[in-house]
Amino acid sequence: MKDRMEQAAAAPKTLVEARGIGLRRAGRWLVSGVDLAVKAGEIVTLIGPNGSGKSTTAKITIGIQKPDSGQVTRARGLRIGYVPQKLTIDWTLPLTVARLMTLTGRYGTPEVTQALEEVGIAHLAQAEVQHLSGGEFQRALLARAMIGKPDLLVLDEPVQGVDFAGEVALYNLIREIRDRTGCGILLISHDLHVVMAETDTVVCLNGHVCCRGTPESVVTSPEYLQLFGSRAAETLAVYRHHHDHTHLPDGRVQRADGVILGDGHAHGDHAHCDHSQQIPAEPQTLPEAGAGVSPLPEPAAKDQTRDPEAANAR
Ligand SMILES: Nc1ncnc2c1ncn2[C@@H]1O[C@H](COP(=O)(O)OP(=O)(O)OP(=O)(O)O)[C@@H](O)[C@H]1O
Repeated sequence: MKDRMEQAAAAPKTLVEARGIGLRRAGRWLVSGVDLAVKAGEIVTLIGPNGSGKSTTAKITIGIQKPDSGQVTRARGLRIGYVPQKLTIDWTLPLTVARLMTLTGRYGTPEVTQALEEVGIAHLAQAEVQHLSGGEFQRALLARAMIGKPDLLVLDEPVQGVDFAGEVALYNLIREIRDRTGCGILLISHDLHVVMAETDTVVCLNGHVCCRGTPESVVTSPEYLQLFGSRAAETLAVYRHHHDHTHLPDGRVQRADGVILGDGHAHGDHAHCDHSQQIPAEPQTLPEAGAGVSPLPEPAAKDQTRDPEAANAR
């Protein structure tokens, strides 16, 4: 009895659990039947093509969007740090990194300095955000998400606008944050094939959960090692699969045997995907821009989306 209680106490706490969640807009299920859970200290990575519902799933999971089906359970008092894919802000106004840190929360200079130190950009506190490189900008956003000491960190494409060396550094930083704080991380990857090696579970979305599993251990491909170096190989891993079904324009799924599955189906409704493939010749390019922080809905109207290309160019 005592052993069982000790085991239960030692087991990582489930921070958030989504069951069968779906969101329907304009007669179409953007996502449906998605199951997802993140425990303390765990890294869960969402992958999938553009428009496959990764951001939508993350937003439902943390409560920014209300699901039309399914339910989400969050741990009591859960603190969430969120870096959305797009930051909507008026970039025509000057904004220092230190000010960015306090836009949506009241934090004193020591807290701001500590958060910036933790992501390695304390020296940039008075720099203008517009002048940051892509990697520095993402670190600033990470610091902003971390300043509230979250239990769950949700990062929507945290390496966008960053070159591959920068990606490795950022993934290392994310791993360090997880190791140091024990927070759970829900990470959305812009890349279909490359995910953090430390990822515990990869969930592949395409409107629904196509497949999930642990990432394969790092690639041995000479091309890959040549491209990224052995350090990158220690950090990144490959996760590939083959779909055995087609997605119809209305969001339903047609299996290989021709059977069409209805709305809100779960993964078990269709056959499996093959995860046994090897090594991408070349990772994919980065998607559109932007980023931001806060579990609140992003501000609207005249704000502009930041262009990471522009940030990189500076
Ligand atoms: N509020 C909305 N109303 C209608 N359609 C929406 C809404 N939000 C998202 N969509 C659509 O839902 C689909 C999923 O969008 P989502 O941003 O979740 O995908 P994603 O996998 O994160 O894409 P990307 O990799 O391009 O960022 C897209 O086709 C998008 O156009």
